[in-house]
Amino acid sequence: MDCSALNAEFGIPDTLRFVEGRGGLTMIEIANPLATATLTTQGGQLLAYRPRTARNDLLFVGERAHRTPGLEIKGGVPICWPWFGRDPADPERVIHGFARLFEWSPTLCETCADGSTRVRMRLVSDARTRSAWPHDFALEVEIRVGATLSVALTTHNLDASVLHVTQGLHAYFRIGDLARLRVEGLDGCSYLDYAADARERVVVQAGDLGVTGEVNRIYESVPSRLSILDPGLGRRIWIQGHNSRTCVVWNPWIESARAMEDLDDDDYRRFICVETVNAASEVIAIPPEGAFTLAADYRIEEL
Ligand SMILES: O=P(O)(O)OC[C@H]1O[C@@H](O)[C@H](O)[C@@H](O)[C@@H]1O
Repeated sequence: MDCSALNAEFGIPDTLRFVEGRGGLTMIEIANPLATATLTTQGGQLLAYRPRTARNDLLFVGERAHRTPGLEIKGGVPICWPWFGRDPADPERVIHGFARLFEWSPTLCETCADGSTRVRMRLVSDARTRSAWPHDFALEVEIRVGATLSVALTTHNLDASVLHVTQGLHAYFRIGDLARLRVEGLDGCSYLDYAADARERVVVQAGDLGVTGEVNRIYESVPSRLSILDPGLGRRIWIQGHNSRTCVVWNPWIESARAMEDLDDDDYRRFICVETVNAASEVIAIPPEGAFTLAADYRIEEL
């Protein structure tokens, strides 16, 4: 994308600018009195967010993550859409849908009354998306960067038939100490276990979740508010989901991390994904002319 044209239309002096990043990706850099953040127009993806009061960034992006237009970027908050995980209609297709692989168009960048910065980007169906998924839609993400962070993903159905989607805000949270980490709020929720040796068993969570091996789970009927206690970075991350009853918790652990070309062998110690999703049995049906918004608010509490 042409950054000077984007800056002329959407730039905000001293606060928001478009720059060409590594590999030619178009980046949006935000620095306001409340926080800093980095987004890319590929996939409408947030890559970094740090409130001025926080010691560390909220998010993890691996050094080996792809920075090539058209390849998924492992880190930040990838948008998984219109299917989450494997496409039920064709398991051979790309995992987590195509939305994160395409260029999105900025439609709004503005400063809000409280000093936060709001960015909207859109992906609208065209010949390329129709060859991947034969439906008409407009997908919009709104990211608000302030003392807290909000990400809202809205699907507008422009098709003549009902759209069925699964989707997710696949947040990669930066962490300091995997051994002492706890995911809080899932006690009593049942989950489908997709870890390599688990064979999709259904299990009920007892107490908080600690990570002592590969974790790859879809939790069902989750409360809207979850948290991650990370004594390593001395903080708790609060996640407030909206319109989501399922949550994916993922850490690849040693072997799976080694097998991923876009992760360092040690990266599994540096992040945990706690994903606000509509997945498994939570398939969203959107009628013609209808819309559906999946959203999450994130807050860092320094301890
Ligand atoms: O596509 P990415 O960003 O590499 O993430 C892959 C992982 O995403 C998680 O959501 C899945 O539960 C894992 O099974 C999968 O391996």
